Amino acid sequence: MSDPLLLDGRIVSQAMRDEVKERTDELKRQGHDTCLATILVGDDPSSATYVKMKGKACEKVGIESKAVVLPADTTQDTLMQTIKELNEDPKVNGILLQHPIPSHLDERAAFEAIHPDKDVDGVTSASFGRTGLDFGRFPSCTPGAIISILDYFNIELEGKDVVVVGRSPILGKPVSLLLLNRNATVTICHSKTQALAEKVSRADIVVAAVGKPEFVKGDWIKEGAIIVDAGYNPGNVGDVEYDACYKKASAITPVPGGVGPVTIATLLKQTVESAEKSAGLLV
Ligand SMILES: Nc1nc(=O)c2c([nH]1)NC[C@@H]1CN(c3ccc(C(=O)N[C@@H](CCC(=O)O)C(=O)O)cc3)C=[N+]21
Repeated sequence: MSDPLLLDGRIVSQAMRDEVKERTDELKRQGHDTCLATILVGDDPSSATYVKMKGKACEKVGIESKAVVLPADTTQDTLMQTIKELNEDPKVNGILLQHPIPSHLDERAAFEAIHPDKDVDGVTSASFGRTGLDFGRFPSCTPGAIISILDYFNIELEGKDVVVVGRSPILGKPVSLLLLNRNATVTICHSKTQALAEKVSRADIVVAAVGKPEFVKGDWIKEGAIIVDAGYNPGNVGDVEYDACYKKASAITPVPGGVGPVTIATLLKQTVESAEKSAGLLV
């Protein structure tokens, strides 16, 4: 087979960032700043890196970032109070609580405390419900990014057999809903799925979202399938066995340079959208 089309996330991300910059500039002309608050709990080095990357990305497109760092032994009360203050701060347009947080804390309760209008990261049950109903904002960022990549490269979803491997609350489950909303036929596979390889081998499009390095094998893939790798394992290794999958695919996202950069661009886009809404430019 000929080489697959590389679904280059850096190109998609740049196009999205350029648009965000124009929108923050327009808001500024009208006297409105745009601000994203990030909350990092504890000292996990890769979470700290991601939060730093998000802060830098904000700066480049004219979004102010307000970084809140809480120690690893933070109490649930302190975390909830922090979120409450950011909900009430009129300068803050979006709130991102970096996942995962230390295990003594209740992450779901913390996510739920984020006001849905400021949930630019799409982690609340309100956002999840809206994603499912295809109504209002905001989908979680990585699922939104996956759809943006497929759209950018004009990949048709209607009627396609899509297999999503993984069912996490902010990735596998919501991306399945977004794909369903686009009239794909979606199969969601997970750790208890039987005959996984056989199911994946029927897919026109495979979305790998398991969080296990090189979990999806090349010999599971149908010749000519499209592969989206949403994995971000240590060492920049994705969730698919890249070289073997590359040989089978008609299109594939690389890691790095695929879904990751578009995830950040989606966060920026959703933040400016929230700012436009509070400035009265959107309903
Ligand atoms: N509440 C929450 N929302 C998230 O969206 C969220 C999160 N928690 N926790 C962690 C994951 C991870 N994540 C990534 C974002 C960008 C890259 C990215 O841009 N990666 C670069 C490589 C970066 C490098 O060089 O290390 C790339 O793929 O090209 C990766 C991973 C967002 N996450």
